[in-house]
Amino acid sequence: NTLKEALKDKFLIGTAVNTLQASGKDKAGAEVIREQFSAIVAENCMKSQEIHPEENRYNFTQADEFVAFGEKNDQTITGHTLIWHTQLSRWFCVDKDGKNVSPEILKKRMKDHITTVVKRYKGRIKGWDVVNEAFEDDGEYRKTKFYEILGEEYIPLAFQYAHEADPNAELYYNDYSMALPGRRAAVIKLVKDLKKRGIRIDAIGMQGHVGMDYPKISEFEKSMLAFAETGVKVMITELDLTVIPSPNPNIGAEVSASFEYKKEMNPYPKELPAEVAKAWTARMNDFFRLFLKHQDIITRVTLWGVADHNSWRNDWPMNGRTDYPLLFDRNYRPKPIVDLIIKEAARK
Ligand SMILES: OC[C@H]1CNC[C@@H](O)[C@@H]1O[C@@H]1O[C@H](CO)[C@@H](O[C@@H]2O[C@H](CO)[C@@H](O[C@@H]3O[C@H](CO)[C@@H](O)[C@H](O)[C@H]3O)[C@H](O)[C@H]2O)[C@H](O)[C@H]1O
Repeated sequence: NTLKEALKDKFLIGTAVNTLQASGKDKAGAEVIREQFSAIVAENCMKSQEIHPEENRYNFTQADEFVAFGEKNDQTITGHTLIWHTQLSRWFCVDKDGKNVSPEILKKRMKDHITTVVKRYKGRIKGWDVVNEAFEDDGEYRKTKFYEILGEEYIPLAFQYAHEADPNAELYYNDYSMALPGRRAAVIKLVKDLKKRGIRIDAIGMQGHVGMDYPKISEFEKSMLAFAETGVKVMITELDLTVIPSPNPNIGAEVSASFEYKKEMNPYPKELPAEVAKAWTARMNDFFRLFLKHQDIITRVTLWGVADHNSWRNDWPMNGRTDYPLLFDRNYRPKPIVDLIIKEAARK
């Protein structure tokens, strides 16, 4: 009667873990993670800004604690993430005057970072999100510092460095809004190019930060099948389902600061109306039905957090909102969706 048990013959069921849970300070959270999930990923402590704050200084304290937590619970551990343009320490791509470093220096820094981090957890981490969010919605390369300095080559280099550091580790490309045709096509081309060059890639991670009306399940399914056709595994890596409106980024500062607008953007500060909760449960169940339908290609489904109060969605893009995007409530009690998923799994 747990997610882990019910899904053990289907796919890994995972969650993002924060430092309070991994350290055991959040006992209730740590207990639900141990009991319900067969896989974990660090929400923040393995990102370059957190783990490599200065060129000659690494901070492995929280990452070591996180990996030990997963091993104690006999869970499959994923490393997130080696090369990403966000939560990236400033020193990584620019010199003291703020100028882009040379391609040679960046290659050396990427190699040092990836080799040091991957080697430290060699044989303990099943797979790594080697590169995260490298494409725009339309499929164009995101103009990150990595791309500015090394062009498209920074991605194959990152995968090569990771493979050299731990030849047995699985290597993943991870991105969001993967149901969009432009990004879908770009990722398929990337996988084919890497494979043609004999560079190891094992899976594509579809983050799955979805809403009540986006994306269409049929478009999400199309991407899952298209990615599987390239011969790699497909994983859902950061699943959450928001029920609160997405603020319009083009709204003026005056309006966005207004009480009315804030109220509109935070419609359920206390609790979720029953009919909204029912619609949310049905939508999340539709996604899990899709994953169970394709359990032959889906090897892992990871939620981006355990309980609603853990979610980044409460503070993005506006701070202090109340969202309900995950499977457990703010008291770490399972929501009705948990029982539904367990029943669906028994049927499949
Ligand atoms: O944005 C959601 C997903 C999208 N895909 C990639 C995935 O990695 C990303 O996860 C989110 O990535 C976000 C950053 O982009 C994370 O948010 C950061 O989370 C960090 C750790 O808690 C925060 O850093 C802390 O900030 C505190 C005060 O601001 C400081 O006191 C702390 O020292 C600092 O660690 C950052 O401000 C905050 O921006 C979210 O927790 C995390 O859930």
